[in-house]
Amino acid sequence: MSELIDRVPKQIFLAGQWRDAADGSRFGVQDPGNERQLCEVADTQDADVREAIEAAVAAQDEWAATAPRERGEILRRAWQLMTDRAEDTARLMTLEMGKSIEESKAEVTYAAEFFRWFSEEAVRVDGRYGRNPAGAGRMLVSKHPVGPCVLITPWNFPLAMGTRKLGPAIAAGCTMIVKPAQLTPLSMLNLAALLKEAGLPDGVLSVLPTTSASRVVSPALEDPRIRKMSFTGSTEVGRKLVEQCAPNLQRMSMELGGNAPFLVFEDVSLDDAVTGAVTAKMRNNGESCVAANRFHVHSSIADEFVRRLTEEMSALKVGHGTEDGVKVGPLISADQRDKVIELVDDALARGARATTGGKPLDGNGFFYAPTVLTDVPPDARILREEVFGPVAPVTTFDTEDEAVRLADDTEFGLVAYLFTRDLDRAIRVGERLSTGMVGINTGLVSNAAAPFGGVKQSGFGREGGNEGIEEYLDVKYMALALKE
Ligand SMILES: O=CCCC(=O)O
Repeated sequence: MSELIDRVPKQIFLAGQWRDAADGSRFGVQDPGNERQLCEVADTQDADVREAIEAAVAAQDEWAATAPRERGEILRRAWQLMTDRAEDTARLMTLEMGKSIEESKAEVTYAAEFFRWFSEEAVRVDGRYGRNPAGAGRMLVSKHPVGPCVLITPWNFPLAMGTRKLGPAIAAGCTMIVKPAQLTPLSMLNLAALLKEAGLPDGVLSVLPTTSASRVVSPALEDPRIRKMSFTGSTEVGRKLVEQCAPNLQRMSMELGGNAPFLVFEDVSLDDAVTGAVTAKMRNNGESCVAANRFHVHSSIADEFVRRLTEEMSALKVGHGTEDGVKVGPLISADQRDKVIELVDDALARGARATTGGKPLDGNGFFYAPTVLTDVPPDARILREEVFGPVAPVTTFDTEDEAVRLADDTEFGLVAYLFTRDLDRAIRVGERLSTGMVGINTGLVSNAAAPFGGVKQSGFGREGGNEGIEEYLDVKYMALALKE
């Protein structure tokens, strides 16, 4: 294991070169499974940020002028390298983030897929040519890289949330400054090394690990030459970043918090619904913005659904992510576990009942038992706040209208899941729900080929799919007079 950590460069990746922080300062990275320090990483300082901004600006025009095929080939090689090294990359991720090896491997595949997808999109940026309505001239519409970008990535998917931003930025021809999460910088530093190996030219990318997000992000957003910011994280932080982008009107993509409802109608196959529920809840330890946050089940099948879900959840092996057979690793930090404890205790105090779990696990590491809560009252905080942990609160409904009302009774609008065998109802309800994404008879919507993103307080912009690259492109229209 320590060999894996030793291989990761623990410096700043500044415009293609590895460097210590300007003043030599470093910060510790912890293993959440045993609260031990794994290593130290360079802590970016003001002077480093200034250099990264200048480098991103200086490299922009030349990078934008490279052939799309060339950028696509870099992404394709990066996909291949990630795929070849999936095992080690997954182990590294488990060490710094905690999730099981199985989950980390799934993330590596998912992350690599964004590179493959955007390697194919790089050569498909289109435009149009047409007569103007008066017939007297022509209209030429083309797309161009938006310019240097600041990309801010979270700790929960330290690789995939990076490739989902870097992939389209590279495909479009934008230079990038990446600020990885303080808790999980290693996966991103590893990715920077891999991209260099895949042929990404020096100057195009800087990765700035830091203990102070504002030290990196604020000067970049205050600089009008930086033209785009993409953020995955909490709604609270997202709002502040929107304010920071206002003076220079940088383009923004905001992938923010969720509070996903999971609707189970009375006609389902309970086997399928419970399998989907476990996936939607427990992927990534429940530490995901698309994790099902609350289960609304038709009252005629609720008892049986709870019984089966309890059986499945209590059978999940909890432990250090690197151990064999472990399905649920530690949560990322003491703070994150405290939040889970607080929300579950609040629900229990208001009358909910835990049919399994309901408490943290003793010993080292930030472990919390997979939990099912039933009889959850409408005023329980857990129905309104994103729990980001392995807890499934269940409530009931009697009619389709009530199900939709409950599902939409939230400020968030990222994803909803619904299970029914009635196709008409699936489409009808799916279209009514106020979310950017809907999973129909599946607990997993994430896919590099699909537009991922939310509405309401879950943000705006789409990542992945054909839509993903558009976030990194500006549209130019040229009016052409024509003497006919
Ligand atoms: O946590 C946010 C993203 C999760 C995903 O892409 O599946």
